[in-house]
Amino acid sequence: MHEPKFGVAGETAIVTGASQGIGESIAKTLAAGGANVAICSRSMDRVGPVAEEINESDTDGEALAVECNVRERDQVQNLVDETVDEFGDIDVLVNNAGGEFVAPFEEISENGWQTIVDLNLNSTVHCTQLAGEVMREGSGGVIVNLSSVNGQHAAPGESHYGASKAAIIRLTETLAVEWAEHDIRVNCVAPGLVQTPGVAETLGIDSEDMPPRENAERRIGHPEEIADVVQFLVSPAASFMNGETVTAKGVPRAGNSMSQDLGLE
Ligand SMILES: CCCCC/C=C/C(=O)SCCNC(=O)CCNC(=O)[C@H](O)C(C)(C)COP(=O)(O)OP(=O)(O)OC[C@H]1O[C@@H](n2cnc3c(N)ncnc32)[C@H](O)[C@@H]1OP(=O)(O)O
Ligand SMILES: NC(=O)C1=CN([C@@H]2O[C@H](COP(=O)(O)OP(=O)(O)OC[C@H]3O[C@@H](n4cnc5c(N)ncnc54)[C@H](OP(=O)(O)O)[C@@H]3O)[C@@H](O)[C@H]2O)C=CC1
Repeated sequence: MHEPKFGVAGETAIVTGASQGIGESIAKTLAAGGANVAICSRSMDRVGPVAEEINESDTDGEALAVECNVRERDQVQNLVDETVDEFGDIDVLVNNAGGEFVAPFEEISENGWQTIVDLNLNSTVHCTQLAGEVMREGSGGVIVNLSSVNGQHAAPGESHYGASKAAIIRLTETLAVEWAEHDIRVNCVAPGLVQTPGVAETLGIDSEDMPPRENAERRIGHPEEIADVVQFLVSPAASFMNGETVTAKGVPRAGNSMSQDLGLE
């Protein structure tokens, strides 16, 4: 009889950007599955309570909070070092930290463009190179990157974000090939619109004002629905998946972008 292998018990995972939203949900899901999680954000005041909540719960996995701005390579090296010191190894990396502002291409300054590319793409490069070094020297591992449907389809006001998220998809595909010999799988998740504090801030609206999630035409996701996909990709159940981008957007129509979900297109 074939035993399903969806577990992550005993693994050590780094989850970036885990003080709220999708990253917080991924961290809690992996910890509930028995993984030890090293979680970071730019502020210990924000990420510390998430680690405390995990450690005070009855999950098997433990949490370590680290203050780390993933745009700064030396801070990422510290995150990697603290994770290895605490848990002994790194089996899983989830490159979740990311963000954007919405602006027409001609109104994005050089620094504005650089900020979004640094936050989404270059941070993924820092984390993947530095945690990947530990994985390559050890027994391999699994990496999951967060892209977006706006990295797959055009959306107005999202040129910088879309370009950085599209690049993450191609980086995923390339690394899956390059690092297969090191037993490192690299996959990607492309969410549609998910109800998080970051989206509420980006759009300048309260979470409650978003289109209702249960509306079949404009279904909006919950962070847990992305976390479950990540958990699957991390687990041995996805052992034959490498270099893939899994889209999780609720509504299976062509050309779906987040601004369509919001009725902005
Ligand atoms: C249709 C919409 C669908 C929604 C899609 C959602 C996708 C997501 O990823 S949602 C979850 C992510 N969370 C967030 O995006 C959080 C909200 N955003 C932010 O926290 C920030 O805007 C930031 C992280 C993206 C940048 O913050 P920071 O590093 O502090 O950068 P600065 O404020 O110093 O700005 C740097 C640079 O960028 C220019 N800029 C900032 N906002 C805008 C804007 N709205 N329009 C045009 N330009 C902007 C800013 O002016 C700076 O450039 P210079 O002035 O040239 O120095
Ligand atoms: N929500 C959505 O609709 C979608 C989201 N995504 C992607 O999913 C990921 C998570 O999004 P979401 O949960 O909505 O985002 P949120 O803005 O709600 O949360 C972002 C998290 O990242 C942290 N963070 C931001 N900048 C940095 C940084 N420089 N270094 C370390 N941590 C940082 C924040 O913590 P702190 O502020 O404490 O540093 C926070 O924990 C992002 O990559 C996003 O682009 C993709 C498609 C759709």
